[in-house]
This record gives sequence, structure tokens and C-alpha cells, in this order.
Amino acid sequence: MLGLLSREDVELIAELSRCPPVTHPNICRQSHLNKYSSISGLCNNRQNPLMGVASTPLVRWLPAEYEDGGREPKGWNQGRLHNGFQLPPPWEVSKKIMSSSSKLKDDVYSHMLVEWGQYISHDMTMTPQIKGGAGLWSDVDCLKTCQNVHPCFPIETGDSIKAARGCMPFFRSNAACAIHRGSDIRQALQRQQMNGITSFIDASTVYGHSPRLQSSLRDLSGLDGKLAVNDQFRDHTGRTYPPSVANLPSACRQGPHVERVECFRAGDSRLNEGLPLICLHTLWLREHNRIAEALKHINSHWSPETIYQETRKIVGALHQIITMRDYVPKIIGEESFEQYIGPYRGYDPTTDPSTSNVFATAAFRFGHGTISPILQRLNESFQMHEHFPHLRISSTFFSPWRIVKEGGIEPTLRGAIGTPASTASANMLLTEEVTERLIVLNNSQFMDLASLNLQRGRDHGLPGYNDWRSFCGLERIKTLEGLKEVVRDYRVAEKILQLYTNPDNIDVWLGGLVEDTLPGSRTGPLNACLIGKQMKAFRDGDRFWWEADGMFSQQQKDELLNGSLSRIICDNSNIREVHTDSFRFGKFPNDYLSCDHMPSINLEAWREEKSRDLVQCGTPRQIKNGDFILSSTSGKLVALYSCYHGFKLKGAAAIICEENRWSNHPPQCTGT
Ligand code: HEM
Ligand SMILES: [Ca+2]
Repeated sequence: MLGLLSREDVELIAELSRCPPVTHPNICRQSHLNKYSSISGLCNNRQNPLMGVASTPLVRWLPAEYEDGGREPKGWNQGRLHNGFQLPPPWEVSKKIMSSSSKLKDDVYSHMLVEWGQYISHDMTMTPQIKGGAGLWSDVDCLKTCQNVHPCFPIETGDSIKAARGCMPFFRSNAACAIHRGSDIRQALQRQQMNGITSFIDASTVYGHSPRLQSSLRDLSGLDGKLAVNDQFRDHTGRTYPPSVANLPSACRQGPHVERVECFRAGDSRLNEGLPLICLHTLWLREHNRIAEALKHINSHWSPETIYQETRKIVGALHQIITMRDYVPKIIGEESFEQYIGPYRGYDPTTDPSTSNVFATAAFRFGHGTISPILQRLNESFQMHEHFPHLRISSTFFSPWRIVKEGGIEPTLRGAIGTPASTASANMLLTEEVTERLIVLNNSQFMDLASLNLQRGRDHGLPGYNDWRSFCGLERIKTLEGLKEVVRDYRVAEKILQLYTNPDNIDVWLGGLVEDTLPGSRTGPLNACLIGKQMKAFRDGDRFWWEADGMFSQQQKDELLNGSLSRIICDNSNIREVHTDSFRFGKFPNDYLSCDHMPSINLEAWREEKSRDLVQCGTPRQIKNGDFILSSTSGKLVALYSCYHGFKLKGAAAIICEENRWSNHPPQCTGT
């Protein structure tokens, strides 16, 4: 049988067997799926339970364009013409247009704006790749071949000195399960890529996107709703770090003459990529545990599960507020915010909150143009650190030891808030640090982020720049003169057309990135449109959006608005002075404020007196390997039990408080 199928068919079948099970809307009636958002995103939308869920397809806003119509990437077949011309090799585009030895500084925003972009993109999208090695049915090793043999789509380098074999390895993105919504039959038959994580801005970076991962990140033995922390290292003031990965020794780089520091573990697996990313993950881990402790103090009758879920809900809300209130308007500008997002008008179940392919693969990768070649580390006076000087970022990739052994998170965090951001200008797009010296784990060869982005867009069959401009209601670019109007730097416009000849062929990531930025924004008109539309979908299509009806009381909402990234830095690090807005660049000390004066969230708004029913029925019994939450949505007090991942529930999941007693014994959670 196998002999009749191509490798791709077999891969597709393997993928299908990993699809989330077909889900009937009826399962969304279960009460525990309605009090708190589920970890995988399941049932956020009750009519379409899989919308926005981890491991479902990145949605298409325009149909894919594959060379064979169905699955072959653009550029797969040598000599193939597109609109009459061959596509230029990504590496050549990178070298001739994108790679730059210098970057300009932003005059308004701090580097934290860049770091938050990377962090929050890891809440919205993760496109898994086929880690093809010599596998069950595949005898090709993508680290070795320079041929286009599925699943390898190597990037030709034409440089026999740097990359000895004349190519850089590239793994195609996984094919997604064929979950077909809508009526476009062409799309249903085309290869789709998938989003490995929840599309919703739900702090999946902190909590994960599956029951198993979630469970592995919790401290279930503490019975206080906290997350697990590193049991080997703490900073010099006793503050915690994320736990280490389970498989040791890990692939993270190690410092000279210091004990091993393994890769950290969090809700998103990419946290070790850079030091600022590790700092943000560490802040949120500490913030969860800080809030959990305070809530336990305020509501001593809450079960550990209630503390955990209520804290997760607050942390999720803070991710949404920081992103939508503080981050997005700076990126796309106030005007585009008005145009594409506008004020919140409540949950809309007809909005699909899924991450779109063009957002993940092109538009939100605009941030790669704002990566700075240097990582600054600053001391308490926000001056260059005496012991831990600045570093080229290529020497910071996958190096958690530099946090643990080089002063904790503070020097890097101060660097992020106390240094201006880099900007992407058309003639200085990506720093050589990531085009010449990018490291990806388990591959010793230096990679080029620009080539990867371009090749990824072609792997996904993304339509060209002009089609996306049309999609956004912008004029198509037909001539060099037209291109010069939107790119402004005429030399770059000329180089682009020399390489692509037909403007329709321009890769959308490149086109979006080189456009001149709109006033008061950090993106051009195309990316402002694509990012704006996506953010609106994330917000309006999320039943658990923090402003949605029934999520928080008015008093709680008012308190949440006192939250900020600066306050989180104050509460969870040894930094005592901050800018009120961590994304703005200011001079120390004049533009800084003492943490004592930074507004904070008063968690008293979450105080809950024991209800009369609870007093009369008594606190429900704790069970082993599981826990309960209380709900009174049906008018009666109900204890909803669930088991931790890996355990099976025996007995009634819900017990009701009736006539001063619980209707049933609590269930049991037994090993499977
Ligand atoms: C030092 C900083 C950064 C490094 C080293 C980095 C590296 C990477 C790499 C290696 C990929 C995968 C490329 C591929 O094979 O397709 C990627 C994807 C991505 N990056 Fe970055 N990145 C950085 C910063 C940023 C920033 C600042 C943003 C946004 C503001 C961003 C947004 C994205 C997005 C949206 C993806 C696609 C994620 C997916 O769906 O898998 N990155 N990045
Ligand atoms: Ca998410």
C-alpha cells in the first residue's frame, strides 16, 4: 500500500491522524469550558469549537498559489516562470537588498517595543516544520541535501565558501489537517499550514496550549495555584527563574568556566532564543506566582484550581491590554488603529479569530527589520554595565546561562527599556547579525533570517505583494515610478525591480517591509492593514476577551487598566525606577518614575465572600490528582471537578449544593 503513495501523501495521512478530533458544538455546553477559557482554545467559539484552537490551520485570506496548484512551493521547479519571469533566489534578494551592517535608532520608542513584538508573536503563531531526517518513509536528510526533495526546500546560496554545499537547509512547514470551513473548494484541496499554538492572545506563552504542557508547567504539589519554578537557580535576591527542560543535557549554549545552565521551559518553547525573551517569560512566571499568592491571601477559601484559573485569567487580560492598548497603536499608528480596529463593541461569534497565514508568514515578521545588532546591558544608573557589557546578539542566542550567571534579568531588562529601538528603513532592513550569524537549534550552520522568511512565504504559496495590496484596497504597483512612491528610497526600488522585474512577483514580506512608514507608525500601509485586521479578529472573535460581557466586574476592569508592563517590571524584578510606558524611550533619571508611584492593580476587587450556599454546604472536598472550581451560573452552587492531565475521572464531575448538602460524593481521579 505504502508503495502507491508519495511521501507527501504519507505525511499528509500522518498529519491527519494527529488532527484535533472532530468536535460537535454540544461538547461546548460543559460548564467548565465556559467559566475559563480552555487551554487549547477549544470551544472559545461555541458554534465552531475548533476556531483559533492549537494545531488547526493558519487561515487564508487569499487562496494559496502553488506551482502545481495544490502543494508545490513557489520556486520549487527550476526555470518555472511567474507572470513571465523567474523568481529571484531568496539569498540573492537578502544579500542585495535586505542585509545591512548598520541600523538607525528610533527617536521615540525603546527597544522593549521590539521585544514585546517577538514575545507576543509567540502567543499568536507558531508554524511547525517537518523535522525531516531519515524517517519512517523519508530517506532524505534536509541538513544534507541541496535538492528540492520533499520535505526539504533548501535555500540556494551560490556561495561555496560560507556554506560549503552551496545551500542552507530549509524544512517545509507541516501540512495542516484538512479542517474545511467555508465553501471554497479550491482552498479545501490545497496544502495548508498550521498554527501549533492558540491564536487567541491568551498568555499561551505562560501556560502552554495543551493539557499535557499546561500540567507540566504547574506546581501541582504546592496546592496554591502556582507555576513551577527552577529548582536549581535563583537570582541573588531569591527571585525565581523558569524551570529547565526535561530532556537533559539540553541544546542551549554554555558559558566558559561556569556550571551548566540548561534551556528554560515555558508555555512557548522558543523562549531561549534571545535574552530579552527569557526576561519577559521570567517576569510573567513571577507575576503569576505573585498574583496567585495575593489571591490566596484574599480568598483563603478558594481551591488551588480556582486560584490558578483566576490568576491565569488576570495574566491573560494583561497580555491583551498591554498588546492592544500600549503596543498595537504604536506599531500601526493611531489612524490605522481607528481605521482597521476601532473601539470594542463586544464579542462577535461570526469573527474567525484564527491567525492568518499572511500575518504569520509575512506581515508580523515586519519586526525582523527592527532587530538591533547589539544587546545593551545596563546598570542601576542605566549606564553601560561595568561587569556585563553589551553583546552582539549573535552571541546571546540560546544562552540562558547569561541570565543566570551574568546578573539576572535586570541588566538585559534595563537595556530593553533604556535603549532606543532600531528602525527598519528601506536601505537598512535586517542586521547582518541575523542574516549572517543566525543560529537555530540543532543545526550548526549559520542561517539567514531574511532568506528563511522569503523561502517560508514561498513554501506557503503566499500570493505576491500586489495581490495583498489589492486585498487591502491599496493601488497595485505597476511601474518603477509607482514603486518609488511607496518605497521612497529610489535606489532600493530600482534594485527590487531589477531582481523581480514584475512588481506582482515581489514577495509580500519584502514588499510590506520596504514600504515607507505611515506618520506616527512603524509600518507601511500594507502591514498596517494586515496587522490591523488580524488584531481586530483576535479581539472581536475571542469570547474570553477581557472586555467581553461577563468576564470581569466593572471594578475589576478599572483595576486591570492600572496594569502595565512597567508595573510588572517593578513587581517582579529588582528594578526600582521605570518609564511609565516601557515602550517609550526616555532619559534616566529625568523621564523615569519611582516604582512607588507607578499605578498598580488592587486585587481586593477580586475578594469574594463565601456565599450562603457555600457556608451551608461547606467547602467541597479536595481530591487527589484533580481539583474543583465553583460555579453558580445555573442559579445553584455547583462544584465542577476535573482531573489533572493523565488521570481519568470516575463518578459525577459536577456536584450540586442542595438543601444544605452536596448532592453527591466528589469523583475520583485514577491513573489511566
Ligand atoms: C532577535 C530577534 C529575533 C530572532 C532571532 C527571530 C528569529 C526567527 C526565526 C528563526 C523564525 C522562523 C523563521 C522560519 O524558518 O520561517 C521567526 C519567525 C517569526 N518571527 Fe522572529 N525573530 C526575532 C524577532 C522577532 C520580532 C521582533 C518579531 C515581531 C515583532 C518576530 C516575529 C516573527 C513571526 C510572526 C514569526 C513566524 C512565527 C511562526 O508562525 O512560526 N520575530 N523568527
Ligand atoms: Ca495564544
